[in-house]
Amino acid sequence: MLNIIKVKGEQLFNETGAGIIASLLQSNPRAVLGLATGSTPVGVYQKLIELYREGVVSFKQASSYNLDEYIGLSADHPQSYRKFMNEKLFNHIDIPLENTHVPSGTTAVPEEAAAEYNRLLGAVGQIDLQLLGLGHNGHIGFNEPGEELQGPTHIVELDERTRQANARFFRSIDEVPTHAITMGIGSILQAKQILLMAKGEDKAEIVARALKGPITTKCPASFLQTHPNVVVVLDQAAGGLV
Ligand SMILES: N[C@@H]1[C@@H](O)[C@H](O)[C@@H](COP(=O)(O)O)O[C@@H]1O
Repeated sequence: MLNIIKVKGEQLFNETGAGIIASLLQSNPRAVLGLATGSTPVGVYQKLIELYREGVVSFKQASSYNLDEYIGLSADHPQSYRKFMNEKLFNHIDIPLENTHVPSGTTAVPEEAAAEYNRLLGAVGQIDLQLLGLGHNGHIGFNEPGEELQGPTHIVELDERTRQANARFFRSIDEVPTHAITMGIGSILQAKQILLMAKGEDKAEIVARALKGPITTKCPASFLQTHPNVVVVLDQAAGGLV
């Protein structure tokens, strides 16, 4: 079931996302969080840091599992998702770093890193809340559109459009990795609750396809329609067509 919340302005967008995560932690301090990268959650993480500093929320007993990582980027590479998470959130809150998990992008055999992450996720049982952004082509995590989708964590070849979209964070497109490791659609849909967030007019069309269009592997996010508990937070521009 999709519960769509449209909000006005960046501040309310971030507050709404952070508020959902904070209230989960207040009722369940040991919550298992599924976290995402990309530009969409950055303001949400800033708000969570503020709430932590104000004493409203603590992450001391929480744990986290990130969706994805680039293949070939080490944890300390400026564009690695591990570095992103440390800088945008983990270094500023009280979550023990050993409770935070990001798939490894530098395991010699990437498929082994995927198998290891699946073992980890299997041991957790269920993620309490999975935060998601949305790619312009309908990807979630790095599950790219195609003829078929994979359930568990796996290695993907990145769509050219995805590489172009993410090139803004690198010196040139040649530096953008060609492959990534990502939680699969199956792992994502296993979460108790999903929080999908999108902002900006450039996301309006894909938001409509994901939420109201046919459920198809051509738009991986459309599978969210099959989940019993999805909260969608949109700003007015991204929500313009739904
Ligand atoms: N792998 C990430 C996704 O997890 C993210 O949701 C998406 C959208 O990014 P943004 O929030 O910057 O639009 O693209 C990236 O490639």
